[in-house]
Amino acid sequence: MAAATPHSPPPQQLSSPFLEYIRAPGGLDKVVLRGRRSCSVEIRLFGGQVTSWKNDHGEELLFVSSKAIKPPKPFRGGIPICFPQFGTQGNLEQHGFARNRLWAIDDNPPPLPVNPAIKAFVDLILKPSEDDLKMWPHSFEFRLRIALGAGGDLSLTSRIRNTNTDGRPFSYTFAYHTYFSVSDISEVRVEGLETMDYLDNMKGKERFTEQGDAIVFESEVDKVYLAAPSKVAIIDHDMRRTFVVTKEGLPDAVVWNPWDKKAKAMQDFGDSEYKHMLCVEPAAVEKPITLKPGEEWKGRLGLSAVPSSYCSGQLDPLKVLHG
Ligand SMILES: O=P(O)(O)OC[C@H]1O[C@@H](O)[C@H](O)[C@@H](O)[C@@H]1O
Repeated sequence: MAAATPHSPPPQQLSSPFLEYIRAPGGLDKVVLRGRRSCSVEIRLFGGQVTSWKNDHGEELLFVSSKAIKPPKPFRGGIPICFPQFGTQGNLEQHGFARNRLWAIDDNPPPLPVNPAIKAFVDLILKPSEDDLKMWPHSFEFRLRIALGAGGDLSLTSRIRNTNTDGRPFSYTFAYHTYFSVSDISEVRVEGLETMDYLDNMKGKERFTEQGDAIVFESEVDKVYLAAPSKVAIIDHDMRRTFVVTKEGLPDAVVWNPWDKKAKAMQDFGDSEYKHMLCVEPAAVEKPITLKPGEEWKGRLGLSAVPSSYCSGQLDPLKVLHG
């Protein structure tokens, strides 16, 4: 596929103190959202992909591989959008084509009921090309709003509408493939998925039930937790930081760390980078989403990073998870 072409000049909505449009060659145009102090989010038009989320100290909260490569290959890190297919569940390329396409700024999105206090946001849109329609013969409009909240929280809201004129419904699977930056994977715990059923991608997608306490990491993990709770906590002990992941419209949650062997086999991933990342991906995998013509689905990802020196009991993940 030809490398993405430079984007057309940004529409009016981009001239705001909270938002900067940065042009770059090779389809690497990006939008930067700026919040309080050093909070920021960077979004690449290629892939509609968040590639950076910084807190008010300017610390990077998402993992991006030092070996991430340029379009038209997917960018290893940030929050790739997996659509219309998660993984290899279908006849499209792994994780579908949305992450490998040039998205556009949507300068006239349908109204979205959001917190009016949020000023730093951008609306993107993806529609299928002629080539896409040959691979996946369905017309759709995929609108994505990325917003940086006043407290530095990050939210992604996807709205996917079936615009088929031939009366045909379509079904898809989906994930926000979120790469969290962690200090040391062996010091990380995930709360909220204990006792849940999961499909183990390392055991032929066989179904198992998770043990009764927090998930810890000592080897490669590639699991799709089914009907997972709407809130999951990722506790980074060394960093004294807890990521709180909330999801709406997305029943499942994928947890992935490639560990050493697979890390070495990935060209766009450093051999030891598995120690400093964890993917927790709100998703719809087990049960594909089906839309009739005219129907729209909404799926939301909410991310916040809270200080948590857990040992001092300052933040009890269960309180975070269950309010
Ligand atoms: O290398 P990709 O296509 O970005 O996929 C990375 C991983 O993505 C995860 O979501 C899948 O569960 C893994 O099976 C896969 O290896």
